[in-house]
Amino acid sequence: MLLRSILRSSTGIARQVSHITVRSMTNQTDLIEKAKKLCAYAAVDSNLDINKDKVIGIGSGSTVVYVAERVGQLAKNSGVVCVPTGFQSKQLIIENGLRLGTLEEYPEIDVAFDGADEIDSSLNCIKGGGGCLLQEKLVADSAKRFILVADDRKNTGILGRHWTQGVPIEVIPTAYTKILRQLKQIGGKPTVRLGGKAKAGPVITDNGNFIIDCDFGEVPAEKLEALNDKLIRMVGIVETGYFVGIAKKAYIGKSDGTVSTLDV
Ligand SMILES: O=C[C@H](O)[C@H](O)[C@H](O)COP(=O)(O)O
Repeated sequence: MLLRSILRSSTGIARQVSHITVRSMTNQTDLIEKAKKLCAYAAVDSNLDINKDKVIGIGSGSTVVYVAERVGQLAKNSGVVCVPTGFQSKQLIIENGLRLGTLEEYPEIDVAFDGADEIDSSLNCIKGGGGCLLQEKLVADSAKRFILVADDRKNTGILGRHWTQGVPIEVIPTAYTKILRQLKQIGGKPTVRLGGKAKAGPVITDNGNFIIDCDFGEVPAEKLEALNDKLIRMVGIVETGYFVGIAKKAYIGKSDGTVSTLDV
């Protein structure tokens, strides 16, 4: 009898605890989502001038969803053209009633907005968590102004601190074993990104390539360019997710409802 009532009350406590845990996780998720929306709206409001900016780059990821939403609200019928960085981004442009263009037609972009997986204090960043790095880098490189939007978790000051799964590297499929060996030789811990439950085998990028995630630990800003150059020189690597010296401004959304702006 006593045992049964102890069991009953402990089950009740466990249920209460898991209820509270789920609720606080939901609150946390809501706050992060709000932070993403805030920084995206702030970035667009402060950097998009629809009287001057005629070609806009729209990046990929969950934060950019709000960038596309805001650009749609401000520029839907203004005649601006949006250049996407991949499949998701193309869908966002269409869904928000914006005009789609390609990089072939518009090789010079006035302003581009994109998310990041991690940002350092010089505004270098890691991108490609969602597998879009090559097209994202093409758009970023073609933009006169490249603006980052991210929630506070990504702003760590040094690359490799928060984003510990490694820098995404896009490789030609036939070169992947050669590249895995070369990455190990320079001290990296590389793994081919697999599709998990969604696909038995490697993730294939929008360009038909594989992605290798390579952990180099924390990489200080002053060592980044040399490491990136070394990677780019490996035949078979198409691009890396290190975006070195491209962004000049970042909007960081915080869970307290504020946005901070970083410049270099
Ligand atoms: O490949 C994905 C892109 O680089 C994203 O911009 C990056 O992963 C950040 O995405 P999110 O805004 O979802 O954190």
